[in-house]
Amino acid sequence: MLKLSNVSIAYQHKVILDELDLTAHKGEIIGVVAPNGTGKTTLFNVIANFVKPDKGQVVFGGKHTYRNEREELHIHKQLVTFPEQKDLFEELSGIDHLKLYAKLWQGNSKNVPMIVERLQMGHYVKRKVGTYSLGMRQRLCFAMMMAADTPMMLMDEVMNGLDVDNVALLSECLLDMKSDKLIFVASHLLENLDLYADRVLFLKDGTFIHEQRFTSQNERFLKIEMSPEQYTALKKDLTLPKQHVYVANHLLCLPLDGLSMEQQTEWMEIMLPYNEKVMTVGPMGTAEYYEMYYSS
Ligand SMILES: Nc1ncnc2c1ncn2[C@@H]1O[C@H](COP(=O)(O)OP(=O)(O)OP(=O)(O)O)[C@@H](O)[C@H]1O
Repeated sequence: MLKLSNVSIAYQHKVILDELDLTAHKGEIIGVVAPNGTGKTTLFNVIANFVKPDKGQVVFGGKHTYRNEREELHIHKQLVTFPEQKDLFEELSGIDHLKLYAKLWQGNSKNVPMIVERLQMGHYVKRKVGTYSLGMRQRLCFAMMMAADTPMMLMDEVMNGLDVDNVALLSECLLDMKSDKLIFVASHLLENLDLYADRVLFLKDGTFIHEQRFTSQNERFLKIEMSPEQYTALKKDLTLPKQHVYVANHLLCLPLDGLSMEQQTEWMEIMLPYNEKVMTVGPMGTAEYYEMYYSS
């Protein structure tokens, strides 16, 4: 459905995207993570043609690219980006915004009442946006994307400023919507991504340095909180498996796949004396990979 090939862009000689490739399909929610200022928004801007890459191509459905206005219009009918709060009209109501987005993309607003109910906005949606809190605005922006109901959605910092209940609500909505859509979510709420993303892409130095897929076959690790001193001492005492990772100077992850039950139990017994805080078994999550790639 979407293919980026060899996409590069630089601002004032600072390379932001560097020969980046990506293939993505309908039915996927793809998380994009990286520290502030790395290029997540730039990537979305390139996909939406808000900025032109210096090099490379963005192709939709195997044939559509931004080669002329007609093509751009066709692509933009299939794609909605997360509205920025500053672009909301303070004098209009939430319902006006929803109807606007629904009509622009769908030609009618028959789904708007269902969206208002799903996002529990009924008590405020008829008021002017100027009276909304940050979280209310954010929910409205999300609801506007739902109203557009396009096959592709680019969500930048969609959970910003939301309380725990609203993060959970929007996460559920993402899962409800995903079967017939391709949804990108750039987010700093790393553990939240593990709940709904099919894969998470880690952007660094202009390219994706890691892709974390969430499947039942994900590699399992024995994870032990451990100080750097303990880790150094441990390495002197015994040979750790070659594929182990020590994340951000605090978490040792030992791969368990391929080991017999006896071998797994043996490792747990060896690690018990080191387990000052906590020892768990499971796949590495987005937060752990993030620490691995970005903590200094
Ligand atoms: N129009 C522009 N002109 C010059 N530099 C820009 C422009 N847009 C973005 N940049 C620079 O490109 C880099 C990447 O910015 P971008 O907004 O894509 O990062 P991000 O990963 O989305 O960050 P955040 O998590 O803070 O939203 C930053 O250094 C930013 O200053």
